[in-house]
Formats: sequence, C-alpha cells, structure tokens
Amino acid sequence: MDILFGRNKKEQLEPVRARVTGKIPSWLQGILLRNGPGMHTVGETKYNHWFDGLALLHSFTIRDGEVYYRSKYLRSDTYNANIEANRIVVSEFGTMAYPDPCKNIFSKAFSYLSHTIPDFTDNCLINIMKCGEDCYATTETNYIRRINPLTLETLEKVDYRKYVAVNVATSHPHYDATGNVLNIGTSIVDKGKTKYVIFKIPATAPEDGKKGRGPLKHTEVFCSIASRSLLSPSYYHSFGVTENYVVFLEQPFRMDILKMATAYIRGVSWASCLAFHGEDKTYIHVIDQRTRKPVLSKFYTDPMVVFHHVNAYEEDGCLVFDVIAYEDSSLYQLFYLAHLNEDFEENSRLTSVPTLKRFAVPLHVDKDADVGSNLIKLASTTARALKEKDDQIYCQPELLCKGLELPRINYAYNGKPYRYVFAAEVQWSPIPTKVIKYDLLTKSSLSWGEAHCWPAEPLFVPTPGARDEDDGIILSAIVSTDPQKLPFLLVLDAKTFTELARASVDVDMHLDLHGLFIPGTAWDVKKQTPSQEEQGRAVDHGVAPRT
Ligand SMILES: CC1=C(/C=C/C(C)=C/C=C/C(C)=C/C=O)C(C)(C)CCC1
Ligand SMILES: [Fe+2]
Repeated sequence: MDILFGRNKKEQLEPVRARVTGKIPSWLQGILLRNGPGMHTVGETKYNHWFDGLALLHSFTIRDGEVYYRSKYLRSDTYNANIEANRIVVSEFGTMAYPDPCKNIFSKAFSYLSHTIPDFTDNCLINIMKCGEDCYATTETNYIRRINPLTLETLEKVDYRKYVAVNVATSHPHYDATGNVLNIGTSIVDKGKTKYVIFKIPATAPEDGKKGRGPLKHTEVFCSIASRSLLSPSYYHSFGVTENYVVFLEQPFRMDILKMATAYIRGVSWASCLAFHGEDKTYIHVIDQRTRKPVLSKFYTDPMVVFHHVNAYEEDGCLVFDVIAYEDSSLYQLFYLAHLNEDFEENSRLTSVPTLKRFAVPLHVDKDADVGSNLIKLASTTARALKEKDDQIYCQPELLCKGLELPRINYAYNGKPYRYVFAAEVQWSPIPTKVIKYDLLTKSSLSWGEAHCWPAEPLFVPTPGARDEDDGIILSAIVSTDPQKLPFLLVLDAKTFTELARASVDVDMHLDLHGLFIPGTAWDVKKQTPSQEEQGRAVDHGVAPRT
C-alpha cells in the first residue's frame, strides 16, 4: 500500500498527452481539476496521517478527444517552509511539528508558550473551490490558496478571518445557480461565544476588474448558530442545502478547544483533540434561507459521524436529506499511515461501514400532534420524525445503502428531488475499489471495477442540453497497485455505466480527494496556458461552478 499512500509523488510540470483508448465524447471539453495529498515525507521526517500530506494539484485537460495531464505541488507557505528546512516544520491534522529545535528547557518553555494560540496550516489539500472567476485550493483551516487552474500555479494566500470570523471552515461549499458560494465555519470563543457561521461569497463583486479586489471582500454572514458548547464545538466536513433551507448537523464528534490550546505543549496532534461522544445526540439544525434564521423546532437523531452530505430537498412540507453516516469516528483512525502499511487488509477494517441514510424533518410542526406520533407522511421514505414530550423531535432515518463514500450527484439537482448518487464503493476497508451509481428510486446499483484499480471520487458532467438526470458522463482518476498498469482517467457513460474511454498517462499519479470540472474550450491545450486573447473568455467559461 506504500505505493498508494506512503511514497512521495513526483510532480508532472509539463503537460503530458495521454494514450486514449475508446472514444471521448466530442462535447466533453474542459479541465478536470483535483486535489489531494502527494508528499508524506520531508527529509528524514514523516507525517503520521494521510490527510497531512502536502497538497498535490493535478488536472486533465480534455479537448477534441485528447487528454493532457499535469500536476504540481501547491507552493503553500507550509510547503515552502518544509522544503527550505528539509523537514516538517508546520503542524497538520495528525502531526504536530516543532519549528525551532530548542536546546534547553528555558528556550523550550518560551517556544511552547508562543505557540499556545496556533496559526494553522495553509496546506490546502482537500478540494478546489470556485469564487466567481477565481479558483482556490481548500482545506479546513482559516486559509485558502488561490491557484491558476490552467497552469496549477500557486497564487495568494487568503485568510478567511479577514472577511468573516471563522477559525475553521469546510472544504465542501455549495453554489447557487449564479455561482454564489455558501459555506460554513466555526468561530471559536470569539467575544466569549462559539458559533457556527454560515457565510456567503458572491460570484461577482461590484468592483470586479480592479486588481486585487475579488468577491471574497464581499463575504457576508448569512446566519450564525450558537454552539451547544463553548469549548467543544462539533467537527463537521460538509452540510446540505435545499432551495429554501440549509441543514447543518451538530454531531457529537467534537473538537476540544482546551486540548487544542495545550496540544503543542503536550506534544500531541490536532487529531488527538477530536473525540466522538457516543453518549450524546446529533442535533439537526435547519435554517430558513428567507429569514436567515434557524427554524424553531428542535430536531435530533442518534449519535453518528457524517463527513459527506449527499443532497437535500423539500417534499410536501418536509426537508429530506441524505448523508453518508458512520457509527463512530473510526474512519479518521484508519488513515494513520502506520495502518496503511503492508498489513493493510488486516489493519484497515472499518468498525462501522459508511451507510447512506435518508432523514426527513417536518418543516411545519403541528403543535397539537400527539406525543409519539410520526410527523412524516411521505410515501417516498420510511424515515420518521417522532414528536416527544418536551417538544423535541426525534428523527429516525431510512437506511438506503451500505458501503459507499465520496458521493457526487448531478449538481443541477443539488437542493432538489433527485434519483442518482455516484460514489466510490468501500466495504470494510476505507479504500475504494469500485465506482458505483446508486438509484434511490429502484434501490439498485451499477458499478465499474477492475483488478488492482483504486478509483477516485467520481464526478458527473452533464451532456449539453441533457434531459435526464443521468444524461452525461462520469470522470474518475484511477490509480493502480500493479506497477505494470498505468494510471488513467476513466470516462463512463453515466446512464449505463459502460466504459466509453480511458486516457492512460505514464506519470506518478496520487490517489486524490476532491475536485471539480471546469467546462470550456477557450485555452491553448498544448501549452495549457490561456492564449492572450482568449484568457478573458476562458475565465468566463470557467465560472460555471456546477461540477
Ligand atoms: C489542520 C487542522 C485541521 C485539519 C483537518 C483536515 C485536514 C481534515 C481532513 C478531512 C478529510 C480529508 C476528510 C475526508 O472525508 C482541523 C481538524 C480542521 C483543525 C485543526 C487544524
Ligand atoms: Fe470531503
């Protein structure tokens, strides 16, 4: 497994043309841009966790049936400092780093104290976000890094805190039809309060065009939700939206702020400050986008850990939302590199399988409803919401499908009733072996898999003028544990899940996390740099955030 996880990947700075077998649809033109950890060793030092790895951006430019691949490490401050020192000097999720090797106890104490309030990493390895015309590499700290999507160059470092008071924020923002971004972060013990802050970044800013003034400057707070606890807010990785609501899960997987404040002194990682509290509830917050306030009813469900929301929608006075849920936080445990070694099969058994669950909450609660009655009358789901004595509503999900992660949908259906989930199939081990299409209506699935192949998150691209939800193709970057087999970009027909084409490249490709597709043709593929006259247009084409 070292081939997939431990070994540092070589960047491919010059675009390399892929060998295409099969036929890539001629309408499929654009850049698949993805992000993930690529380097886990610097000099003699090693990261502990797969999520710590230095961000490696890669892209597949598809034009006229041809594919060009390139990759480049994000030149974050973290990357530069590590490379300069030839060792890990910035702390990541699972690795606490000590920048100054202190020689005596006094200087040690001084150095410790100056790190009590840590500055987080800008190693943005999780996803790519579109903000108007700009593209950012993202992680879950307060930093994002602007990048050039064509050349993969690293541009300015942006501190969310300049625009909105958040210390951490998700890597899974949502986009509305015009490209406005909605995201959520946590403001930790700010003026004596800890709260979850939903914020909006407009797709266009009034002074667009003036250098250095992007949409981020116009970020506004959409709504804040007080954390149930000042010193242990929830950890979360994504959230859901419908046409009129936002759904946020305050789950009992929590960050211990006091532990975090002393982590450096104690020589432990941030990850060790996160804990699952199986005795607590999961609170379901529903925010009305029209009033920008949480609805008054109090919804909760059993303790669970959710990383990925799949989709959410409104149906007959109810809000329905689908998530991939776990019974504990063992997923994060499994990605310690020590577990991902030769005894991988043995070591990497998940203690809880990721399960696609559907929840339904009533948007208007009848005050006179009997205690114990089910407030969900939808024919489409067995999910229930039971009224309790103290006006709380207990939500019991419908179990839809086990063994899938990294879900994607046709984003045109985000927030709306939908039928298909595209995902990576994972069973008792966290590593995907198949790409699947799960049909929520028939509860059946189609899949693609091949020996020694490890697929990345599958991404849906709609056919121009698509009528059906699954009119389109699936793109997934496939890496292999067989040294004889080259990595490739897989192109599947999203309807039938038959392979349309694969584009193999003789490069050192990494298993990545998330990304997006930027449709358009307005750039010079061979050079993969925008030609001067088309640069402006390339950006225009590129803003469509629907991925
Ligand atoms: C550095 C750092 C963090 C990083 C978390 C990361 C990098 C999480 C990655 C999660 C992934 C990839 C999940 C996939 O399902 C925290 C805990 C937010 C806060 C403290 C500092
Ligand atoms: Fe994710």
